[in-house]
Amino acid sequence: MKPSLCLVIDEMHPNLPELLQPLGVELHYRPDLKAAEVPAALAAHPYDGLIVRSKVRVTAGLLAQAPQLRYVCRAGAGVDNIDEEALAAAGVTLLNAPEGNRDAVGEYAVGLLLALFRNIVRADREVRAGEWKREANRGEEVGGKTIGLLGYGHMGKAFAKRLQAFDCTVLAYDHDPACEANHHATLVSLAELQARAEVLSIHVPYSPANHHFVNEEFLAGFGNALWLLNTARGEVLDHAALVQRLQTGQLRGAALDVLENEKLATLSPEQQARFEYLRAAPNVVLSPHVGGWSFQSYERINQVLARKLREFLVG
Ligand SMILES: NC(=O)c1ccc[n+]([C@@H]2O[C@H](COP(=O)([O-])OP(=O)(O)OC[C@H]3O[C@@H](n4cnc5c(N)ncnc54)[C@H](O)[C@@H]3O)[C@@H](O)[C@H]2O)c1
Ligand SMILES: O=C(O)[C@H](O)COP(=O)(O)O
Repeated sequence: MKPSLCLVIDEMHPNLPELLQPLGVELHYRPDLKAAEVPAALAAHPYDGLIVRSKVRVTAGLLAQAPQLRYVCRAGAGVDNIDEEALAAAGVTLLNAPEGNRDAVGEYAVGLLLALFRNIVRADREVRAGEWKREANRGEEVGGKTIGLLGYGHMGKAFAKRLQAFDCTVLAYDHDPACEANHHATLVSLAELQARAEVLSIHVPYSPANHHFVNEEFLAGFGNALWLLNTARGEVLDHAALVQRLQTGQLRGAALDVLENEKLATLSPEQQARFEYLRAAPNVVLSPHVGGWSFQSYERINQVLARKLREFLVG
């Protein structure tokens, strides 16, 4: 195996060296780097590998700093911060690790669904405030509901698998005709998903083509007033349509692990107004992009990357 010199710019589980050292990979572990410092750091040594989470966008400009680069590892699932065309043009291989955090996301989506249906977060806040409101917290059961998954890849499948424990119908729409079906969900057309779903759970990646894919027109195509879950990326969902539909009751509630702008200190006035609505809404559950973050996934992501890197370096 050819030795490899690899720059790591984001924080990783400490199992990384013991997993990659047997592959002949020497790591320069620099999670301390600020985004603006990454290009110079990449140019400073003859790196043939780069391991990132989401600190930087990997663009043609960044790749130009390391003409000898052979691979980029995305320690996670989403590759929306990586210009895949630029990598292909530069002959650089991209490896990601959705197998490492799909179980975390699948479980978390169940948690969000239950929190939303049974008012768990709101009820907790009320009891802590000394309020004992039983009737206002009467909830919905998952049993009997039709859950619609938008995107049936690693994350959609992980959620569908866990929904088998509930007596519900799981439908999935995926635009890839080669999408592998399994018995955890029925693959349907978008029109059928829109006609039947009572809950819409977003599992498509962000890309320019998916920018605001779930918008007013898309949501208006549904036959039922929906509950909405988003554990994918905030930018897939048009938050203006989200807020407007929550305000009018056309959406029954929403659980959002991801937001249109997750840097809360940098919200535009419009984003701030929408955020103020969401944070005050009793039928909204919010979390800080932690669906894929568990102690287990933190370790497993590196194990998945090590397996894929072994195949790449040996093959
Ligand atoms: N909240 C978190 O912590 C967390 C963790 C992991 C992943 N994610 C997000 O989940 C996304 C999905 O991850 P994945 O591993 O399941 O990806 P994946 O590539 O395995 O699956 C995505 C599926 O969506 C389909 N798709 C894409 N655009 C579509 C569209 N417009 N209409 C219908 N189908 C479409 C694709 O064909 C694919 O099958 C990631 O890109 C990431 O943004 C979030
Ligand atoms: O895509 C993912 O794996 C998750 O959204 C986590 O992303 P992060 O590593 O950028 O936190």
